[in-house]
Amino acid sequence: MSNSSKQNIVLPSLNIDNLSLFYHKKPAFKGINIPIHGGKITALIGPSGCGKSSFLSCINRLVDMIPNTHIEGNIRLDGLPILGKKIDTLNLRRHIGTIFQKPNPFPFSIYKNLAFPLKEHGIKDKNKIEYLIEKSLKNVGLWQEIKDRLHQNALSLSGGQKQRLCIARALILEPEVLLFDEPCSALDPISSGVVEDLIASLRDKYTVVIVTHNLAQAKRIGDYGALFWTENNIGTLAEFGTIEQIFNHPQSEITRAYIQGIRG
Ligand SMILES: Nc1ncnc2c1ncn2[C@@H]1O[C@H](COP(=O)(O)OP(=O)(O)OP(=O)(O)O)[C@@H](O)[C@H]1O
Repeated sequence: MSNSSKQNIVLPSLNIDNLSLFYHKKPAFKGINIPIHGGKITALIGPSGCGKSSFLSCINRLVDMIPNTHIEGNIRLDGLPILGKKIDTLNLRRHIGTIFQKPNPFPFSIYKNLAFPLKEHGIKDKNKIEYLIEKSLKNVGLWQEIKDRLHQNALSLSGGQKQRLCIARALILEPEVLLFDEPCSALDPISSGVVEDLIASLRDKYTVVIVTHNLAQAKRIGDYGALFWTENNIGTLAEFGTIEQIFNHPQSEITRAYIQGIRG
C-alpha cells in the first residue's frame, strides 16, 4: 500500500488492557492500561528499568523468545487480541515493525538487507523486490544518498544512515504499527535530528510508539505520552495523556516532578 493511499485509511489502534509481564515469576511491570491511538505518535518515557522496552516486546511478541516469561492481560490490535499461543507471530510482525536503539543492519549488502524480509515473507519476484527497495529507501530519504551503492556492505554506512536503513527495512513489509526503542540514543546529534524528523514524518501514515529518554524529543514529536514509573522495583504507569497534558498540565505529582527533573 502506498503512503498516499495509507492517508485515506483508518490506522489501527492498540488497546493495552491491564497488562503485566513477569520474568521468572518476578513482575517487570503490572496493570498497564494505555489506549494507543491509530496514526498518532505515543511517546513512552520514564526512568531506567521501569519496563518500557519490555512493554514494547509484549506488543511485537519478541518476549516469546525469552524463556520463563509470563504475560497477563490483553493487547488488541484494531480490536483483535494479539496475545495467546495461536497467534502467528511472524505474520503479526509484518503488521508491527520494530526499530531498536542500536542500528542493527545485517552484515551483508544494503540490497540484501531490504530483500531479506521480503523473501522471508514469500515475495520472490525480482521486479517487485526492486520496486519495494526503491520505495522504502525513498520513504526514509536515503535513495539519493545510496542508490549507487546498493551492493555495498550495509556496515559501511554511517550510524544515521544505518538507522534509516533499519527503518526502511521495517517499512518494506508495509506495517501499520511501528515501535521505536530509543532509536536516536546511539546517534550523533545531527543524525539524531535527521532520524527524529523522519519519525515525525510518519505521523498519520503509521501508528507509532516510541520509547525515548529524551524528554525534549518526546515533547517535540509525541501526540500522546505515557510516563512509566517503578514502585518496589515493579513498573507501573504513572500517567497517560496528550503530550500537552503530560508536559504542561500533569495530573500526577510523579509526572510533575519527573518532567521538572526533580525525580527519576
Ligand atoms: N530478559 C530479561 N530477563 C529478566 N529480567 C529482565 C529481562 N529484561 C528486562 N528485565 C528486567 O525487567 C525490568 C524492566 O526492564 P526494561 O529493560 O524493560 O526497562 P526500561 O524501562 O526499558 O529500561 P531502560 O530505559 O534502561 O532501557 C528491569 O528490572 C529489568 O532488569
